[in-house]
Amino acid sequence: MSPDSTHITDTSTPLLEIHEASVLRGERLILDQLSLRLAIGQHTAILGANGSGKSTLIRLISRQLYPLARGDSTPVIRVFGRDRWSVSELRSLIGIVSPAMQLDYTSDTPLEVFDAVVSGFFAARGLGLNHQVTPDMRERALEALAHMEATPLIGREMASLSTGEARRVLIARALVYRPRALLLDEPCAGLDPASRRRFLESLRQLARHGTTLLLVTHHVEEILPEIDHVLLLREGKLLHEGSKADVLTDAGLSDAFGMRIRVGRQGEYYSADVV
Ligand SMILES: Nc1ncnc2c1ncn2[C@@H]1O[C@H](COP(=O)(O)OP(=O)(O)OP(=O)(O)O)[C@@H](O)[C@H]1O
Repeated sequence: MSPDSTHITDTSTPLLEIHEASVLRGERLILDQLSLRLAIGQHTAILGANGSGKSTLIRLISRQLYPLARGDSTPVIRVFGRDRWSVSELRSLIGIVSPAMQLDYTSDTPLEVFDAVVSGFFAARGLGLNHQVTPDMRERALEALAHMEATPLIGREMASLSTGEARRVLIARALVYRPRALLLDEPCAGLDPASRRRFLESLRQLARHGTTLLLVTHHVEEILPEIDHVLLLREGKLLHEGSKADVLTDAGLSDAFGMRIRVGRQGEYYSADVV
């Protein structure tokens, strides 16, 4: 699926800029002056141990959490150069799929697969009487489902799908906006090794066709060959940032996970073992 270039034409604008973001929950600083700058097309993995701040970073980007105000007027977060955007504008720039969302969409409240995808246009969970699905929306929803190899699931209830099937449908829902980037939180959680590999291959297709991928994970094994930029988080701080070869080292990962880790290679993918 080629990205819709009508809303952003200047590819020199960074996809995401975060400038010294700090987030306080209760008494604790759970993101501590975190700064990063990701370019359009810079497929990136954000890696860190449990509790390192990955979900907090996603909530910050999706505006479910706000950073501490800064003393000066510098914006803390810019998406495609903008520091103000509505939720629907954000969806057309960065599609976000998280485990929390999957839990919501696969709950027992009835929701058919095609409706789950096409209702993405209305930022709603399913279609209501006031939602007018146009032929273009229908076509885009079908195209997104086909892209995620989820067409055969049309007609099924979301609650009846396997973890991997439901995730493919939710990514299709995010794709109806033809976002420039996809931010996927733990995209392979709950998948068996074969499903994981098949799923990663469909993500590779997206990456090759112009969608910038931001993958948040604990697992080095999920870093696609197309991803060459890695951020390592530890205790709410950016510990290392750089190319895969520079960041995915025994020392770097041991530092991030607080245990001795040996990094290996399996074909185009990396692996990591505790030693
Ligand atoms: N509402 C909250 N109040 C207090 N502390 C919180 C709150 N939410 C998160 N935290 C703490 O912030 C830290 C970072 O949490 P976060 O969920 O961002 O980590 P994570 O890297 O996504 O972890 P995981 O890999 O386990 O999902 C953790 O220590 C967590 O306990």
